[in-house]
Amino acid sequence: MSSHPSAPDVTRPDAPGSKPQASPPAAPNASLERAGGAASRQDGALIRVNHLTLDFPIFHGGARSLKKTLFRRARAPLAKTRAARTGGEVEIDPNDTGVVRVRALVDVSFTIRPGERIGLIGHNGAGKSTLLRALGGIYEAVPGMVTVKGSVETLIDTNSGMNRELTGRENIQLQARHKGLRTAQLRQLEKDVEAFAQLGEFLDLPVRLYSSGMAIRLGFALATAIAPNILLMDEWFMAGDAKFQDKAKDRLSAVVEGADILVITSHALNVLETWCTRIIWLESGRIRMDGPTTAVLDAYRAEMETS
Ligand SMILES: Nc1ncnc2c1ncn2[C@@H]1O[C@H](COP(=O)(O)OP(=O)(O)OP(=O)(O)O)[C@@H](O)[C@H]1O
Repeated sequence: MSSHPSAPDVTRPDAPGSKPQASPPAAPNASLERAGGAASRQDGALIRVNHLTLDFPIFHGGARSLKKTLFRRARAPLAKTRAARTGGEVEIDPNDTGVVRVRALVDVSFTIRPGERIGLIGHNGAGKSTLLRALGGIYEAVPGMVTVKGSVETLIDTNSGMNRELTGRENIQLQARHKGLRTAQLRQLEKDVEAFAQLGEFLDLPVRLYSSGMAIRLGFALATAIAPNILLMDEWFMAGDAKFQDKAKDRLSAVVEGADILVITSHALNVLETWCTRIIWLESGRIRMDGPTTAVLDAYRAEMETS
């Protein structure tokens, strides 16, 4: 599971007010493009990431002791072994000495074309979820850094796009309207989600009353009801009870096969082996390796064994 499967937006409970800041690209490029629903297979879905750097400024009470540690480290840098890596680089923002920042992504560039199934791997805090969120538009990048063409569906947070004060059914209707569905399509969507999520009378109760597993059922059923061009997925879908997982896997396989592009983050290497054609290995926010599934997973496993 991701370390923050239920975080609904850019802020974390442990870092109030913390919003990511994308740094300007090293080389300027095309402007930010998010053409939801526009691309057909003929047009070709596309993801292009161009020198993406993403920082989280940290403001919290413990920052003083943290700064002391950072100054000490700057004077006598410790050789940090790769095996010991957790999280992005923590440093004092050179442009604002009052602020400590976590560099979640550093100068990340790649292009994903139709037919590619990408797996994101790396240690805890390597930047996988942050990258997924940047691709999904949850974190806004500086124009030119992230170009996404095609309709995008994100299986990232169970609560994303969900109004917890509304009932499950009202949320279905809200999302249908957001997607521009006509009345007949809306009815079809409602029927499909109701049958798959099997929430019974809870579908007509506010989402805030749902357990996390129930919220996953609704979020998953909704997100997989309409096949997108591009599917961005965190490994949270592995949650839920065993019976739901089996159902979810079958439905997900169909959506994955139907999508032009898949990007999935997971620590389950066997899942990635089954679904992915290419793996991007992140390490402290940077791309360590990007290539065919077998080559990258072999290198990753070899590193895990020696570290
Ligand atoms: N909202 C936030 N505020 C502050 N720092 C954040 C926030 N979100 C992520 N980070 C930091 O960014 C870095 C990358 O985190 P991210 O969640 O992308 O890692 P990950 O590779 O998905 O990790 P995991 O495998 O543990 O889920 C970490 O150092 C994390 O502490």
